[in-house]
Amino acid sequence: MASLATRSQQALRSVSRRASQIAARVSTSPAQTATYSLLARTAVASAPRQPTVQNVRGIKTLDFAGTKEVVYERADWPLAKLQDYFKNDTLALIGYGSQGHGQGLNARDNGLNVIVGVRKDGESWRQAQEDGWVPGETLFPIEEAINRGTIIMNLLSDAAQSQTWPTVAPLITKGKTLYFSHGFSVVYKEDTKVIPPKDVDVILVAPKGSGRTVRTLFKEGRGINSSVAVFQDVTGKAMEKAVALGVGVGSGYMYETTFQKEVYSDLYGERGVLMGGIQGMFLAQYKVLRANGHSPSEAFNETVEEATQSLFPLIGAKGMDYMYNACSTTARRGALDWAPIFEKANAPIFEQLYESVKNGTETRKSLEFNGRSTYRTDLAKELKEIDDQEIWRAGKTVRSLRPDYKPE
Ligand SMILES: NC(=O)C1=CN([C@@H]2O[C@H](COP(=O)(O)OP(=O)(O)OC[C@H]3O[C@@H](n4cnc5c(N)ncnc54)[C@H](OP(=O)(O)O)[C@@H]3O)[C@@H](O)[C@H]2O)C=CC1
Ligand SMILES: CC[C@](O)(C(C)=O)C(=O)O
Ligand SMILES: [Mg+2]
Ligand SMILES: [Mg+2]
Repeated sequence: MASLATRSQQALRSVSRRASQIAARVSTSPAQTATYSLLARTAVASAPRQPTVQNVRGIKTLDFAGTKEVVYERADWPLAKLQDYFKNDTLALIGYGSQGHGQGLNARDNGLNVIVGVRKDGESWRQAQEDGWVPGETLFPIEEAINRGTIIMNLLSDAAQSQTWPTVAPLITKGKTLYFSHGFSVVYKEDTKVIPPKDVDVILVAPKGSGRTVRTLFKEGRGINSSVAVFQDVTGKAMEKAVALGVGVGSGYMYETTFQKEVYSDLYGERGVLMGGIQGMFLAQYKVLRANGHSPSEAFNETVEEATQSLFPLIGAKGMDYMYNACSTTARRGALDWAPIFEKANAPIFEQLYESVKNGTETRKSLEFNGRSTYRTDLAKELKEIDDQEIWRAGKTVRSLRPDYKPE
């Protein structure tokens, strides 16, 4: 356990050293060196254009395209300091879905005292045991885990947070800390009825990525970007605690926000470009290719495989213009012409989506659907329908030809 964390620290130090070497080649001022170090450790491969670091220790105010924002970093929380900070705490992680898995295992590997609370004999109980949580020692029914914990990390599904609140709320006693990974429950309180007790700190660490990625990035010695926020600060230490927990669960950099901004942007993004939007775009493009006589493999390769295996990673590494420059002048000309057309066509849909998030429509739909006792099978049925679509069946064969293919 400790060795993994030590390896993480070593990896960070090595990237920092590399960053200093790069900085030495391209600049001479200490501020620039610090800037390069910070960005390199975020694994941004390209040289920054002109970011500015206001403070080089502790909180950093960085210039994001002309707007100054606060960022916290893992480097300020070496493992020994982190473990000392939480030496008297028990992190009671309630719920063991994607985030419970990622955050729980990372915090455990960081040497923190973590227990898991889920309903007994459900799917999560089984999965938690598979990951080495032991009934009666580190795995408990929800209420018992909350009673044993000092920091209550509510990682139940957002619908379940609302459903269980009447039994959970009285257990969140003075001195405990209430932690969420989404602003959902407290922001939409009219619908969820989640109103935290007045005498506890209420904080948020929302990893900006799947719990699976929270885990893999941690194991690679990197860290996920997370949003951090404070809803209620009783002790005066709420933000510090949020940042320390963010590090504990595997964040590399933490961006300050509010509960409301986090939940609005998150619900919007996942329904938009991150999931719903991209799924719709892929399918629409694929169907037109098929309707015009292209084979399934050609339609899939030109729509999904090239996007995920070649072009999107280029955007991720060094930005949109870098991806453009890596493509033919023919492609560049055409894509530059069509981008504004897509933007114009999509803008009203994004406006409609944001409004639906803001007025609580998305929240109410989620509470109703995911609050059903059949939520797992109902979701699985719809996902099976996607899996059965020709585009994704074709994709399986395309992926099976990859040299590193492992049966799915
Ligand atoms: N998934 C992700 O990567 C991200 C999630 N988040 C946020 O993190 C939180 C957790 O999300 P995620 O990890 O995806 O978990 P899920 O939304 O998949 O929720 C799963 C957990 O909720 C439990 N649960 C569901 N219904 C009930 C119920 N009625 N009573 C008791 N337990 C129930 C499940 O237990 P059981 O197996 O017994 O049904 C399981 O442990 C949410 O606030 C989410 O918005 C934030 C960032 C990314
Ligand atoms: C994009 C989906 C997400 O918001 C996430 C992985 O960040 C979620 O709720 O799972
Ligand atoms: Mg989300
Ligand atoms: Mg998200």
